[in-house]
Amino acid sequence: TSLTLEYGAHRIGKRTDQMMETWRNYGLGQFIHWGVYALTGGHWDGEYYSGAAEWIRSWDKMPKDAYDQLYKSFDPKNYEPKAWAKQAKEMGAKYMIITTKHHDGFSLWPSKYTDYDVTNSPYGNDIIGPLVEAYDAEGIDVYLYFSVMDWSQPGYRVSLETEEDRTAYEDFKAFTRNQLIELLELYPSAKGLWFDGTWDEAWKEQAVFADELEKEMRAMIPGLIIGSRFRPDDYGNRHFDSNGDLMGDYEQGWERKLPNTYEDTKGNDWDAVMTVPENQWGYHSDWRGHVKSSYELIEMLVKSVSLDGNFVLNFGPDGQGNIRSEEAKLAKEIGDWMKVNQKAIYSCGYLNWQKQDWGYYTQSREDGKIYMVVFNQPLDGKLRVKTADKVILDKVYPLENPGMILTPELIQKNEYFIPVIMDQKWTSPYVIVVESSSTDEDKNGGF
Ligand SMILES: C[C@@H]1N[C@@H](c2cn(-c3ccccc3)nn2)[C@H](O)[C@@H]1O
Repeated sequence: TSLTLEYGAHRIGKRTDQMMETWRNYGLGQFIHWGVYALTGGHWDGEYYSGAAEWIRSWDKMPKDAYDQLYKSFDPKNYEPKAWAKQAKEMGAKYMIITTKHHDGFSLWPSKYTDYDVTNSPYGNDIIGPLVEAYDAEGIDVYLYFSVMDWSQPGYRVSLETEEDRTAYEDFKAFTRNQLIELLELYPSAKGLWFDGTWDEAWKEQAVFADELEKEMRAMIPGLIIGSRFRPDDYGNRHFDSNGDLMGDYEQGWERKLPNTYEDTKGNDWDAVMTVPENQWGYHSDWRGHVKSSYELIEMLVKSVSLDGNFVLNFGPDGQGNIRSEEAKLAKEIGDWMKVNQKAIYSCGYLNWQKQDWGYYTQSREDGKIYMVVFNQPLDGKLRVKTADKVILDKVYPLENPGMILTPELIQKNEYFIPVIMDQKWTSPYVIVVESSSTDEDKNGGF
């Protein structure tokens, strides 16, 4: 039985409009976490902060008033939005999500509703506007990250225990709405909002307010894309309402992790947002522990696309507006791979053939071409392929060398070995293209 919900999912199933089709076909995105936390580099008073750098204000060794004065030193001399956008273009990102305001409440745009914004820093100018323009100019769609949780706001509450809490929170709700309307008025080319900081009990009681605000924002920019992490339903559930139906336009729950199977995705649209180190979004000058390679990140990208999702890689510029060398190197390496293999990524998604050990299948939503993205080449050079029922393999060839036709060896019904080129020394993941057709009878013969 399902509950009657006023404020649960307003749509069952995927959005099919053009803006969502475009979103679904991005494949690769760039996250940018930037703010006054970048000035600390994850350290304070010479001490190393082992948490996520953008959370340093919550560290017991970080005096709150010292953090809250940092904006008076925010003057990023090396901020070059055009260079950032060019780098993202080279990497092959089709969209970018920028932190307009993180949990600390520092607003990177000139906000009428708070003095804790760039206009009151030495930098003085709008950070967001030039970034939106630069990315729009490169043809990369812009999405605005907004943290509802705002430690700088007197009305912010984790939970609503007293009448005073409730009165204060009404002011906070009005402030939150004002800033969001302001952002959409200032940056109407934004294609969506990426919400964060909505896990507090106080916010989870705001089903009515959040629903009205979401409707108001969607009316301002038709087709606006908002994920599952904004609205709580009648019972305070986000992501999936109390009947298990997806809230918002796509599932926004894959943070520093990926689904493993198509079943894990529940057949929804989704994005995965990923850090380069284990857990640093804002700039930390001392990355400890495992730092992901471009090989690992390319595999995560391909795995995401193979399961009908988008993969969003995070960049954390430093306090002066520099992109750190590790991130610049990853952008270049991923971009080099994308230049050769992008057909297996853009406008591609899930294919219902049985997953094999050598890697991932993706299928173009435009022409139906199937891509085998090989990460683990079998030592005998034979890629096992188990097609869906009644599928004929018409033409198989390496994406990099369409003239080299590969001849599948039939193992049994709907199962083949594709011989890959052994003399060609593959040093990075490569793509085999499969052009196939379906038949209404069993042409493979049987055993
Ligand atoms: C996209 C990422 N979401 C923010 C985050 C994650 N978390 C969090 C908090 C408690 C448990 C698990 C995750 N808190 N803030 C990170 O700071 C970054 O912005």
